Amino acid sequence: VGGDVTATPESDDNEYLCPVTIGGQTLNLDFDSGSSDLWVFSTSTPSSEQQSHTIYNPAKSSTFKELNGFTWQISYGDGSGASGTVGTDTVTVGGLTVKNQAVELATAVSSEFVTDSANNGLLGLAWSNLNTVEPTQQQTFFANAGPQLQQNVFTADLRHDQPGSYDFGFIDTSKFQGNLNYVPVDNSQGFWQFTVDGYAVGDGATGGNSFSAIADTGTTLLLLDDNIVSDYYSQISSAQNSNSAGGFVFDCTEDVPDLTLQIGDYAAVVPGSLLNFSQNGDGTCFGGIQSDGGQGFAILGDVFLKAQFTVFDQGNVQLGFAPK
Ligand SMILES: CCNC(=O)c1c(-c2ccccc2)csc1NC(=O)CNCCc1c[nH]c2ccccc12
Repeated sequence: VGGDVTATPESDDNEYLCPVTIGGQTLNLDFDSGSSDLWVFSTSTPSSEQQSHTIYNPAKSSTFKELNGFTWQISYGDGSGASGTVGTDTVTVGGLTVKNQAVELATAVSSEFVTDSANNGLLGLAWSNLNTVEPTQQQTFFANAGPQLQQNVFTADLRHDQPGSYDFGFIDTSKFQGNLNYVPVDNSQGFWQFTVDGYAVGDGATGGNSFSAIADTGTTLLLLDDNIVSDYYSQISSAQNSNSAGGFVFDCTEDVPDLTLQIGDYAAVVPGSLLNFSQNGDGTCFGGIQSDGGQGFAILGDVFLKAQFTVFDQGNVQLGFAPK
């Protein structure tokens, strides 16, 4: 048994939304390998915050069960967050069904989510030890689906300005070139965390120290250590770190170098075209590489994942990468 679902980019590839059916109601959710809560806009969300969102109505689902007294509260590094109550329902993604899946109903959501009308919630795909439900932590959709999957994996094929896909339970070899390169994952912090062994800017030599990184479909950009960020932008003459723009910008006319991350034997190339992320409207462009804010690990978000086919292997606790 498996599932294949289309991942559609919002403007500027800011996020990727996938249709999810919960108790017979279909909402577009952001699949997020950087968190572990499945939460949705619902009839419990204040009407002032529901705005033009598609909301889930548990009263209309014959399979919804309230988890009485259970609550959740999540906050993300960009200052956004949400909180609420919990129930279970039947959740279907691309033909793959999980019964009694914890579904977290938002009773409060931050403004970033209220104004993002295309996003009706998140489906967490990190490890379940990151789930925020109290008093009893809940399993993710992928953890619950694991036992019924042919292969205990899901794959991400995100694309620039065009639909991509997530597959659950199988690896579609037509979606990548060559062989998959696997690296071990340390899931002790709940992330798909692994070691990057070095980096190269443009066609320069690979250098630098090894560093820890997470594969994070829920983060838009490629967030790296400040030293690497400075090294990268030193190669773009007009680059500057702009407070008003919220990060490094450069003239849109510039030739933007590739970034290569050495992951074991695999040289993961992120083409310069993806590193010129968006236009600021004043002739400057916003970089796809930005600071990780001293997190202690790099966050390889959608900018990185668009350039690779990625296998999230829950069974063997490893990640696989291949060029597309
Ligand atoms: C910027 C979003 N990413 C993070 O905050 C983040 C951090 C993190 C922590 C502190 C400072 C900077 C980043 C570590 S792991 C990690 N990854 C996640 O938290 C993944 N989930 C992001 C969900 C999310 C946050 N704001 C949104 C706006 C639209 C769609 C999705 C989102």
